[in-house]
Amino acid sequence: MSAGKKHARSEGEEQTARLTKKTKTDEIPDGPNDTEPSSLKAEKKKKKDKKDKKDKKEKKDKKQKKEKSEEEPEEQQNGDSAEAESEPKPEKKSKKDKKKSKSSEESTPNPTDQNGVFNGTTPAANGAAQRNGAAYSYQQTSTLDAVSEAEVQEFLKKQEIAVFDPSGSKYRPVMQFSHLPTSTLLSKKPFASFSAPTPIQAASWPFALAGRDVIGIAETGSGKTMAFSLPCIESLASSPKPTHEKYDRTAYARAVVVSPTRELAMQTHAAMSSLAALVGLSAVCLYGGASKDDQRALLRKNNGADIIVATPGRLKDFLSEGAVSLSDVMFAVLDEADRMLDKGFEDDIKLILGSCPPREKRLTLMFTATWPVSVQGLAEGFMIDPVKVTIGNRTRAGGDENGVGNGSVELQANLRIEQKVEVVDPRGKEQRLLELLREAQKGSAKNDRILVFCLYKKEAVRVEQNLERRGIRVASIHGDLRQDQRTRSLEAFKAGTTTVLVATDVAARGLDIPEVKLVINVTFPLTIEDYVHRIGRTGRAGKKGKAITLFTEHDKSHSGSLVNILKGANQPVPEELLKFGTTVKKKAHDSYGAFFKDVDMSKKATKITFD
Ligand SMILES: Nc1ncnc2c1ncn2[C@@H]1O[C@H](COP(=O)(O)OP(=O)(O)OP(=O)(O)O)[C@@H](O)[C@H]1O
Repeated sequence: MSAGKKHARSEGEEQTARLTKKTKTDEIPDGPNDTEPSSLKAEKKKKKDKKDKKDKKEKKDKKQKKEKSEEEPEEQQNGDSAEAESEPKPEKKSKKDKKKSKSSEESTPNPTDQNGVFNGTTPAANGAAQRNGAAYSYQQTSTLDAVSEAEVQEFLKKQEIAVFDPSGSKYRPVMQFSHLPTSTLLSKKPFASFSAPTPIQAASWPFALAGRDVIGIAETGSGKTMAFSLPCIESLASSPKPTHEKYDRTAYARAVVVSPTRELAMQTHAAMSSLAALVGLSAVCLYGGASKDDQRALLRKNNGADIIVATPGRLKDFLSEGAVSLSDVMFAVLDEADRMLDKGFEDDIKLILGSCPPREKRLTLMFTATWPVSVQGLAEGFMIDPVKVTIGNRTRAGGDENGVGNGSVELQANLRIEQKVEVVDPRGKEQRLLELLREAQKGSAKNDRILVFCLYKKEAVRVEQNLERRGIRVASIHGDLRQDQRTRSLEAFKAGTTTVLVATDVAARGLDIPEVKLVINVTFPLTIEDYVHRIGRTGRAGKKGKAITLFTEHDKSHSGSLVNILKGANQPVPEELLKFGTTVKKKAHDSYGAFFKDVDMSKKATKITFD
């Protein structure tokens, strides 16, 4: 509780006490409580009974909610769910971070509490923003200055880039690596092997390098990891490291990246740590389901870590025991931001960002492929005048003819993925899956990698066993497996020793597995956003991909939003799917809130119309 709140409450309590006293003095003579008239006693008892009843009801509701969430499909339980069962998660914060969390973090955005550079009116076009001691001195290079405005506009249009900047600053996109100021990082791999920045990198790098908060929304597989990794590591490398007492064994991270699943945290860590090493920085990955002692040892070995990539539950554990402090953080990233901000993770994120310096003093970046309305307001409360960079034809919604959108975002699937929807009888799904796999792995395609998504953990187990019995090389990844089994399955699939991976939505977001040729949805996910993420495991880094979805009458509540996605990506819409209706329902879940996207049904596909 903040000091302010505590004060307010004690004042309120005092007032109640004063009122009670007044009533007492008005009605009865002074005296001890047991001399109170029976009417007052009865009134008190009534109040107490009412309170007890309320407490009991709250307890019961809490219990029911907990039981219900244990029955929920896998998607809502990923992240650190296994960890939650085995490791207590004290809510307590370390002393060091307690002070920090009293910052403005959880307050609603207030334009008057922002610092000079980011007050919504001052363009930050010359960089030099100061945040937590770090200077962000991005200056547009003369090479980029020399490019004609027409060429820049052509690029923005072609790549369907829209930038919405509330402070009105204008940075040109870095269309080539040579448009960026030279740096050690850029001269090395992987940048040296990429031919050009991807659109999300081109448009967001200048802002993040200049010290602006950024929300980056771009299709799956479009290079968002590097979009936040490069400015993060560049800014860390050019800022002095704060010093701490010699005997202090706390690991003070200067950047924190939070990911919704362990596998994604590990993958992001692998990418960032190799970049970080190029400039003498270190990164540690903290995730549930693995030994805390080992992770603690890693922190000690590196004498802390400049960058921590983590899943929320494990990070909270380390924070509460004081092994990690985020009080030096100058760069905070929420990867798969909409997932991190929905009801399942909201409290964890508040606690984690509340342990960092206040938003005025750090940079906050959020990247995602889907950006539902339900989390947008919440996101901006953690940031200072974020620049919103969106890629895709959805970006011009409500914007002007120059491609400058108004910040609203439509849900869109990766356009390089061929999407097919088959409406089937629910009882025939697994037989159809088998036929599809055999068809897809015929002849020379026998080693093609295929990702099969189920909704429930038990369903994934059953499907895997069925496929195994039919002689298919298959592994699985879901929350009922130990972390080492999950990791082994993923590695076997990446290496190609297993060609079919059956997964729940723990594998839906962010995983970058090269050469996944086909994604098959055996059961439709909980949300249309998850559908977009699932199919996004194919068609990555400019490649083509294919997704087949088995749709049954049980999924009919998703038909409208699926039709919209198919239309938006110029994909065929089967007649049988249209029969389920085209209304998009807005749904709010008891525990997870309104995670549905508001889709404008009056909108037609950009390139194709269906009659
Ligand atoms: N500039 C670039 N040129 C070519 N390839 C790139 C470039 N930047 C990143 N990549 C590659 O693109 C692939 C996909 O990138 P990444 O995993 O960051 O996608 P993403 O946008 O985060 O996807 P998702 O939304 O699924 O999380 C990676 O293999 C990465 O190495």
